Amino acid sequence: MLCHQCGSPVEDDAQKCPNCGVGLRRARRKTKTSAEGLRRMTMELKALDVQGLYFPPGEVIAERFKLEERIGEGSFGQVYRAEDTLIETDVAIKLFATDVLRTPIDEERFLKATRAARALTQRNVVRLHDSGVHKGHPWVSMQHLEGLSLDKVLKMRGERGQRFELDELEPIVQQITLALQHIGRDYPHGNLKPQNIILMPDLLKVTDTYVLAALAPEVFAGRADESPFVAPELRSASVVPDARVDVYSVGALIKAMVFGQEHTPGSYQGESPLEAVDALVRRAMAFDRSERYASVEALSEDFSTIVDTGLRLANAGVVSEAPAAPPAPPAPPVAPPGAPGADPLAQETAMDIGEPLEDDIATVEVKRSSQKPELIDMLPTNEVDRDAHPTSAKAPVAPAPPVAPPAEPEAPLADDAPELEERPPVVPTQVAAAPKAKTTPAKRESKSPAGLIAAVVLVVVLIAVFALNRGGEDDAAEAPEPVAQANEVSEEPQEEVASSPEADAGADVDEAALQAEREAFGALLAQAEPQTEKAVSDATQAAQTRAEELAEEARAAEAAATEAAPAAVAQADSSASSASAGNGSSASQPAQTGGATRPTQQAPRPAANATDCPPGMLLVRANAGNFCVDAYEYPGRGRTPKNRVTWFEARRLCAQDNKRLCTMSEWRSACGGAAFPYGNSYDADRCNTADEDGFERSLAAAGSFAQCRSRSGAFDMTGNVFEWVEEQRVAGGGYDSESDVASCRYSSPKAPGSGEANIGFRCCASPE
Ligand SMILES: Nc1ncnc2c1ncn2[C@@H]1O[C@H](COP(=O)(O)OP(=O)(O)OP(=O)(O)O)[C@@H](O)[C@H]1O
Repeated sequence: MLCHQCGSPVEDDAQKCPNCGVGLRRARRKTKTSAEGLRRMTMELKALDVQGLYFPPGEVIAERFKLEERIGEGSFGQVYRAEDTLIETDVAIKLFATDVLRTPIDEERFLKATRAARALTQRNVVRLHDSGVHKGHPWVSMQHLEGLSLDKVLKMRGERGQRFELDELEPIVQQITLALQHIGRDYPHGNLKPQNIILMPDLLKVTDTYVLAALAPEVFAGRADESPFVAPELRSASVVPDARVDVYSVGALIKAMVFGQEHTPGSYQGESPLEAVDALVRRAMAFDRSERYASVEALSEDFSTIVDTGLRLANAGVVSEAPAAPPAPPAPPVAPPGAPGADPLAQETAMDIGEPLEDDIATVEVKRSSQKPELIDMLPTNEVDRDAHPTSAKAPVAPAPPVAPPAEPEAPLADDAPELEERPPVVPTQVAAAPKAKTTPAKRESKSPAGLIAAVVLVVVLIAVFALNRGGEDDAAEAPEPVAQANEVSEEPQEEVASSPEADAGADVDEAALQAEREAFGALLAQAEPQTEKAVSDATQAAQTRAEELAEEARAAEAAATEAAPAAVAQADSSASSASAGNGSSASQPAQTGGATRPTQQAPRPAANATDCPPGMLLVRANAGNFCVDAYEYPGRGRTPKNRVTWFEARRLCAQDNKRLCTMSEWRSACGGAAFPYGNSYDADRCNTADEDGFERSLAAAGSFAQCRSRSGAFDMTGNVFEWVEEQRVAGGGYDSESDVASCRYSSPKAPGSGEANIGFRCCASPE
């Protein structure tokens, strides 16, 4: 043998190298010992692992699924990774304990429920493939997810003393809601807990959707562990479960993510939004289910309102035992699952969703200056997700053609109108700095003492302004008759929509920070679990794509800035003076500083409180200033929206009517504070979007989908045509979009010269 130190030949039994003197025997013995120890430990671990297995690796189920290693184990059974030998792909197999099937009736129930669950195809629900019984063990096969369970993420964060931020929680709650909505058509989930929520960089999936339905109530009740996430009534076989079991679980999940597992709901004292979340959790987790939210949608909507506005809701979390609070009205009766009237939307009352306290409205200004959604990009609305699922989002993302000559307007209005001299293009407020810009400084500012004092002053001033403006008006939560004249609508009370100058001007700067968040989340996953490598690389890929988009956008903005510079400089004074006069419309106008452009976010303007809108426009009150928005897509009610319109042409046509394109922030405000104009629950039939089966509809006359109306009164904010906004983005989705795009939260950068069949616009204006 050779000396490991100097390579000299040595005798096998030599204790030292004759050349360099290194101790050979000791070194050899040590290596041997550690290798043996490792081998022994591995054997022991394997034996241990195999010990508790229902079946050893290699067992074939249904002549098709070859079991590999166990992924995990819960109160009902074990989950294995397996190979589907038929199609040579990985699947997950959940094998239940034998005693969950006591009689043939139990078996029939299991097979029937799992067969029904195979029809669940919503993207936030783990897809079930097959089911059966193998040697007494009921089983299901399902897609194998390369993700990380929420349980693991919670543990990982818990070890570091970290909690979820509200912003990153929102997409999680929303996607859980979407999943529950889908499965809840037949039965509630009932077993929703962190182990059954699998996170991937751009998507979340819920597992075990069928278990409650598949097992006899006594079996479920007997095995429903003491999990703090399972509603207490499910431990009794005599209680018929309804949607409120999931309300409880979602409340418990929010509690765990925001406050930690040990937190007692209702005991938090601190920042207003967290206090509101605590109250919401308390209501959701009320022992008596009649005191809970009636539906997960209602809870989710309340939660989004808190996150979006930073408000303490008037009645979130009001439960009857709270001595100081007025008694909570009984939750509306919940129809049994599957029964007519079980539609969760139907249960969404104003009381359920809670209404913002008027005197909290002004806090929006401060709250919204902080960075907006982070894991929001796990939502179906996000761009990463679109990249990952190109077929599901029919966004107008065709490569930008060269600037085409404007198409002939279809509307006589536009045809007849005299050509106006084109204004120098307003440079998008955000994009020049987007790739580097981070809004975190704004976040820090909002937490500084000076910021807080300023916020308090602002709150007081804005409360006063708001109270004056609102007078004795009623809340507009109930949608008025859709046929109401638009200019009459402008007299109606309008929803106060969260907004801030920072958010207005920096809406898309946020995109850059979102980007970083995506990557951060990807990195988080990578640290936690090697098996998520693929998922992380997908996320990184998507992030790179998005970064390229942003860079492209920045280049376009720079070019526009160069072009616009001379004229813009000439206009600088008037822009500045109109900004200081509190003109709400100037929120998006860039301030000129020696030829460089930047948003005016440094100088918050007093809220404009003018209220007179031109005919056909609706008044929207926002903290950044009131503004008017067209009630219908251009050219107006009952007309086919002008489509195939470029951004340049859309601006010109608005200018012809003494209007302007809406800013991104205004557009979002007009769309309302929820995910969709009508709330947080998607309804494929409410707006002119792709239908329930994903098939595209066609362009429809503006306003013909009478229920597609936002709280501000605007029709077709989602669906029909994507709408141009000032920032050279398109928003809201078209007749071919699904829930991920036909949303108030969706927007996409778009080359200003491109006009497509599903792109149109509406105008905004400043009230007099
Ligand atoms: N389709 C899947 N792909 C990947 N991992 C999965 C899949 N289904 C479940 N798992 C993981 O397997 C583990 C065990 O799941 P299981 O459903 O048995 O646990 P549980 O939900 O804690 O218990 P139970 O549902 O029996 O009460 C969990 O960590 C879960 O995240």
